[in-house]
Amino acid sequence: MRNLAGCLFDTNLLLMIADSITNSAHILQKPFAADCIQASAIQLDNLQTNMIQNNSIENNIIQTHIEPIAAVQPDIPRTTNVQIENNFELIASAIQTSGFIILPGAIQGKLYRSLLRLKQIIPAHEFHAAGIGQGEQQNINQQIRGDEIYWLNDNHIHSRRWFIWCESLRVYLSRRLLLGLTRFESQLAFYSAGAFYKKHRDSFRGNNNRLLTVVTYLNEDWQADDGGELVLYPKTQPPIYVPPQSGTIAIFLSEEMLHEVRPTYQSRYSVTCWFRTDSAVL
Ligand SMILES: O=C(O)CCC(=O)C(=O)O
Ligand SMILES: [Fe+2]
Repeated sequence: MRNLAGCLFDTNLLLMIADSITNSAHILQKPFAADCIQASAIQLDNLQTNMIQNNSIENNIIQTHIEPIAAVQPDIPRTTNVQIENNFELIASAIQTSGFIILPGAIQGKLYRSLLRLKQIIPAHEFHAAGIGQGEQQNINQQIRGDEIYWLNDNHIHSRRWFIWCESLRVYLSRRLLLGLTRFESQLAFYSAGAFYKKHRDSFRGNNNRLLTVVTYLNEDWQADDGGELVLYPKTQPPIYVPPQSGTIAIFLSEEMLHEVRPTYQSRYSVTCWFRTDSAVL
């Protein structure tokens, strides 16, 4: 039985956000600044080569992504609240219009380094085989998913940065799209070579409490032949292949979006955050 309570967001973090613009300003430090245009363009190229032919979808993703990059002035020393809100607005409008968005290179700076540290400091024995289903019905089936997971909480400096970012996004999206997002839970997942996660949805049948999935990746120098792509299957569009390259974020509606993780040929780390609409499990 996983400990959801350990993943709950507490009011202290809300206060931290409110109290400290300095703290929140680094959350999305220069996420779309000029120095990441190049990297993003390369990642988008990779994305394109891996995608099934459909120019309109590819253009859609690229357009949605490139616009705000070009709009940011390179000499702005650090991310302002306005910039953070612009990026959150980009996510909100994409979720509203298409139910998903892929943002290569979106997680950078201190936030990204904190997530990398987390991956390094959590000992292997603290990860456990991921289950399928929920609560009592949860069981482990390696034919469906082979990853190992570690539930995150906010009691470490490195996870706290991520939790602040997730909480800021939760508050923004919930208000902007009237989603009633009450809380989130987050896990670090490790896929060893050969592991995969077959097609699934993140919201369990008869229980639509997980509304939005946010996944980011911690895999530097991911190569096209390393496998491990996240594949999204939008209902009305061809599949979208997302290489699990460092800093990429994929956001989609948990109940709607069928998706899978293709077999990986390298160690693969992802951090997932689910925004929920139910109240806390105590
Ligand atoms: O790691 C990923 O790309 C997605 C993982 C996933 O779908 C899940 O944990 O539900
Ligand atoms: Fe999933």
